[in-house]
Amino acid sequence: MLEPERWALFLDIDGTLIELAETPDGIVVPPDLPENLHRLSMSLGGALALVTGRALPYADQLFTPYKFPIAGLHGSERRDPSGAISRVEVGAAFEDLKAALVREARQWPGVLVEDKGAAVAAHYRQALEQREAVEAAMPRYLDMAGPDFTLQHGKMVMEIRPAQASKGHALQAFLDQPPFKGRKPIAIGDDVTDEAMFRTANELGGHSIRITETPGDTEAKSTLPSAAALRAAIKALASGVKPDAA
Ligand SMILES: O=P(O)(O)OC[C@H]1O[C@H](O[C@H]2O[C@H](CO)[C@@H](O)[C@H](O)[C@H]2O)[C@H](O)[C@@H](O)[C@@H]1O
Ligand SMILES: [Mg+2]
Repeated sequence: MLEPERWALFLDIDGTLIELAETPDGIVVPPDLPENLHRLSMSLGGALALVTGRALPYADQLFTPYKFPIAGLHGSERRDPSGAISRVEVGAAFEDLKAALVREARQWPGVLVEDKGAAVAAHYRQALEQREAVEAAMPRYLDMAGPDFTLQHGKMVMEIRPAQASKGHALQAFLDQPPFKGRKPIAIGDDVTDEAMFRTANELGGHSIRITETPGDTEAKSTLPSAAALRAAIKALASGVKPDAA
């Protein structure tokens, strides 16, 4: 990367670093990815963060033995470069809501409910015929959750998550602290939730890249066709070789 001391890198996980799978637990982390990310992070002086919809513990174990600065649950929780963790707390009522959603989902064969702590997702990737049922039910659960929560659309998933955070806010929070401070952001993602960090990166004079084969409705400044293409670029940058895709 040219002038690595000028840039900070913000990377989404699912669909960006790692190919999507049929189920949330079905993803496969390419064995060289953690090491390549670590090396790239070193070349950026540590200014590399993961910004994901996953919960922090789940995301962390994907990249063992390395731990990167990270924002989880679409920005609702964050571990900063010093290791300090901040997160939105949810009360007992949200636990009741999640239990009620799990019970109702028994009527939707093939739908997976993912309990992420302060967020809950209903995945219909394996039961497309249940999409309408999920889309009809989730606004009801949002009403139960109250105004501190919002609905997050994703790839064959709807989830309820804390409203006050976003991936854009997470990116800004990282940029307020060293080693991110004073650098221009590059945000890379693949989904609706990533548009918030694309906007923030663009507003700050940085760059944004959406992983998609069908460029269109995105605020990202450029695109890459696949997670594999991004990993190839990361590998080349990590080994000090200028990649074709950059
Ligand atoms: O922000 P991300 O890191 O991209 O996380 C977004 C969501 O990713 C996961 O769901 C998606 O990926 C699954 C595995 O490939 C796939 O089965 C599912 O259909 C996708 O929606 C994850 O399960 C969610 O919690 C994340 O919010
Ligand atoms: Mg993604």
